[in-house]
Amino acid sequence: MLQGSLLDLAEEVTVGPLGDTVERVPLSEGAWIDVRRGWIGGADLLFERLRDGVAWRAERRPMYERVVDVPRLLCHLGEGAPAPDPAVAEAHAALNAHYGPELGEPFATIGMCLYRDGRDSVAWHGDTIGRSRTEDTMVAIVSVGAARTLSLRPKAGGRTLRYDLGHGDLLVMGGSCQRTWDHAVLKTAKPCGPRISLQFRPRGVL
Ligand SMILES: O=C(O)CCC(=O)C(=O)O
Ligand SMILES: [Fe+2]
Repeated sequence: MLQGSLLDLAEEVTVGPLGDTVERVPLSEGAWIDVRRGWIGGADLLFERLRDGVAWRAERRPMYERVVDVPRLLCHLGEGAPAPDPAVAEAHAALNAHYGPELGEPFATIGMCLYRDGRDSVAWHGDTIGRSRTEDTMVAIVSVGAARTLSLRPKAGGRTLRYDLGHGDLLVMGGSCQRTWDHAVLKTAKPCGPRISLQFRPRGVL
């Protein structure tokens, strides 16, 4: 709490412009990412509202012969579910206004992850359950709270890209990125604070 308020004295959450503030980075094989640093103003305040207001769930999943804890807390909002915060509704609308023409459809669902500390993580994967297994699409990730590293690497092998994302940053994975690249938030031994990511996806992309 104290650390959050020292880092960011904002008393309200604001959604900045997109337009030409977004930097596109072409990747191999028709994949690309867009990066917009500090898109959400007062992001530490939004972090606190989401941390305290969202119905976070701990999940367990079968893994080989065992059932293991998923190393992060989750909440998934299906199409039409109310946004967890007015600022999230505003960000959702702004993403649809900016990306709608290029994407050809709206972002429909919001997945949320809470990484409590450096032991929480998501392993290497592409979001390939659903249409994204065969079609180009976009997944937009908004990060609030402390920065964690999102790593990206081509499935075919090659150099890993790393983006430290937190404090209101936006990163959008587009084109073939889910099919041809993998991404991960790897565990870290470095002390780090909690981070929440919001993933906006079109219908049928998981
Ligand atoms: O937290 C992130 O930035 C990535 C989350 C992710 O890759 C996923 O939920 O599919
Ligand atoms: Fe993912």
